[in-house]
Amino acid sequence: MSRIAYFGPRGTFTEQAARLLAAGEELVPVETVRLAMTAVREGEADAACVPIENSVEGVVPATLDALSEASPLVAVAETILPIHFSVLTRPGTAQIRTVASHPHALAQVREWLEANLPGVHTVASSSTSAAAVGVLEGDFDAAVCAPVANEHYHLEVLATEVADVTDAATRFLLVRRPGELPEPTGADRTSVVAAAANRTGTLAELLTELAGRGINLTRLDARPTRSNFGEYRFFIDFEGHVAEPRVLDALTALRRHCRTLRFLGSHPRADGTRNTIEAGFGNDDFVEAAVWADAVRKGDMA
Ligand SMILES: O=C(O)C(=O)C[C@]1(C(=O)O)C=C[C@@H](O)C=C1
Repeated sequence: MSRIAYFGPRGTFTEQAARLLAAGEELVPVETVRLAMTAVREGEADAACVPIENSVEGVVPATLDALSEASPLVAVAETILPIHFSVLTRPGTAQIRTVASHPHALAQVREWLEANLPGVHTVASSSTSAAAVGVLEGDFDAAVCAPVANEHYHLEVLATEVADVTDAATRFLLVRRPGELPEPTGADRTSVVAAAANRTGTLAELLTELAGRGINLTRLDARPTRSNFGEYRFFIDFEGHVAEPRVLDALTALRRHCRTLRFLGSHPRADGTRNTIEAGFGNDDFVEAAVWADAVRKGDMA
């Protein structure tokens, strides 16, 4: 049985995601996203399940930062969960003055809180289930949680299905130490983090290399390098798998433009969206062109 570290404590949305991505494996809650990945880097866990992006609040910065530091990890699978919250209190709470949750969660229930608990004081917690633990221990009056939280904490349910945006969703990754990659499926996502040289046009150059190979982007985020003010790392997700000639060709080109380029994995997309392949940009086109160029090089142009 594999050991899977997940962003905890028990009862997070990430636990729900880990149950799907690593069914039947030993699931181990870890206090922060970064420590979940450290457990994998240090060999204490075989993989980590972490949130990467939410359809309302965008990326999870802690995940991006932890993916770009220390030794490389690669994403081997993903899942997307619909996000509806439960609001939990201690039994017998007469008045709710404080509500705690993960900042991503609070941002997704702002309107609900204004309408249903006006004037309540919101407190950021390290995760949604850490807020539930805080309620249990008397630190806050209510927590905005994943429905699964109450399997563990047995609090009073004030509301369920809470979400300002009804079809909100979060994407989660399963990351491992580099090794064998999942097979390409035709509906894949490849991720890299690029530290480009700080000069005019480098981001445009990176994007042009992808566009010039007909590769569709699925996400682009920037995070500060933390060393030089104004310098950024670019997190780029795009369609396709590194086993495809056109994607490998693009990665090789990206490498030339970057001080460092970290490969973060190729894996099947949870939404099943097939890779976009425009005319002239298929893998066969890349293979045929390479065969032709090789013949030219060898003087064998018959
Ligand atoms: O705190 C949790 O339950 C998490 O799994 C984290 C997280 C996030 O980082 O976005 C996951 C889904 C929700 O959008 C709110 C919080």
